[in-house]
Amino acid sequence: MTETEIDSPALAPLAGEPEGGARGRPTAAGLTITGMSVELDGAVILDGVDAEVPPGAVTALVGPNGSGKSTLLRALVGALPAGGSVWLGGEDLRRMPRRSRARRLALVEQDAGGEVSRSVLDVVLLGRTPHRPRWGADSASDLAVAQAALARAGATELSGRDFATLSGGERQRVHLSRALAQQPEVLMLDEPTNHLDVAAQLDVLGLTRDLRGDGVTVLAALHDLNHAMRYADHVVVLADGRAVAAGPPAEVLTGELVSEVYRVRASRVSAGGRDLLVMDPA
Ligand SMILES: Nc1ncnc2c1ncn2[C@@H]1O[C@H](COP(=O)(O)OP(=O)(O)OP(=O)(O)O)[C@@H](O)[C@H]1O
Repeated sequence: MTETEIDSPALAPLAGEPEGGARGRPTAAGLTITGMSVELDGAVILDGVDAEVPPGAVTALVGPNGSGKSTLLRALVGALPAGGSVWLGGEDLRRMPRRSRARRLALVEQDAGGEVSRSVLDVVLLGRTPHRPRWGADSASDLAVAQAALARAGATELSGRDFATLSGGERQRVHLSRALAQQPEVLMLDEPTNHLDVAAQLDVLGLTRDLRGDGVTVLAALHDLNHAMRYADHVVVLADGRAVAAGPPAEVLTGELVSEVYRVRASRVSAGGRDLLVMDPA
């Protein structure tokens, strides 16, 4: 994963952030997306997406391959030109200067590259870029935030390593650390469990839920619908570049909807005290 961008006037400090960095209990901000459209090389990729991303909650963005999940996330951070409007709390995101936007929204992209030889700590410190003066060096506070972010993502032991030598799962944690060091109000994750073993997947998904207590709004593109059922408070279903359903996962991710959207045979079963989706080829 890579990250991109959030000015967090009331963002809680990460665990371990120095006293001076504390900014009090945060008020979370949500996103209201209206009529978002993206055209790439003459092809309509997003076709008027309307979606709410509730504040201080985990929202799962689900949908088949090619439905537009990554495109939506990239458009939200301003990495792609898009039509429509996006409001972050009471502010028009599209009118926000890029640097301000980068202090408020962070994106960890799917399978981001990273062959460049650079220490892990330096990669994580990149997350501080929108917070420091344009030509300023990293301060002691930046360093403390980066180290706290590494700890939170379970990547402290990687801090002295060369990023280029890390495994896919290790890189994933470093990219997550970089996004956390950005101290965003909205953290967007594109397939955050890619490359991670089962325990690490549960760690990262658990972390997304913990972040709610810090006033962070999470929007995560997920392929595993059972992860969405278990970890998300809200789900937005994309199909063919449109949002076709949204709401609490247990209500939205019915066997019927999943069968139709993914073209599989899906049903819900109860196991171990929870509802699970079971899928077979159509
Ligand atoms: N530059 C481009 N020109 C034309 N089509 C593009 C371009 N970039 C992406 N697309 C298409 O846009 C569609 C949506 O892609 P996107 O990566 O947003 O889907 P996704 O839902 O994230 O898919 P996946 O689950 O496979 O990651 C795909 O059909 C893709 O091929």
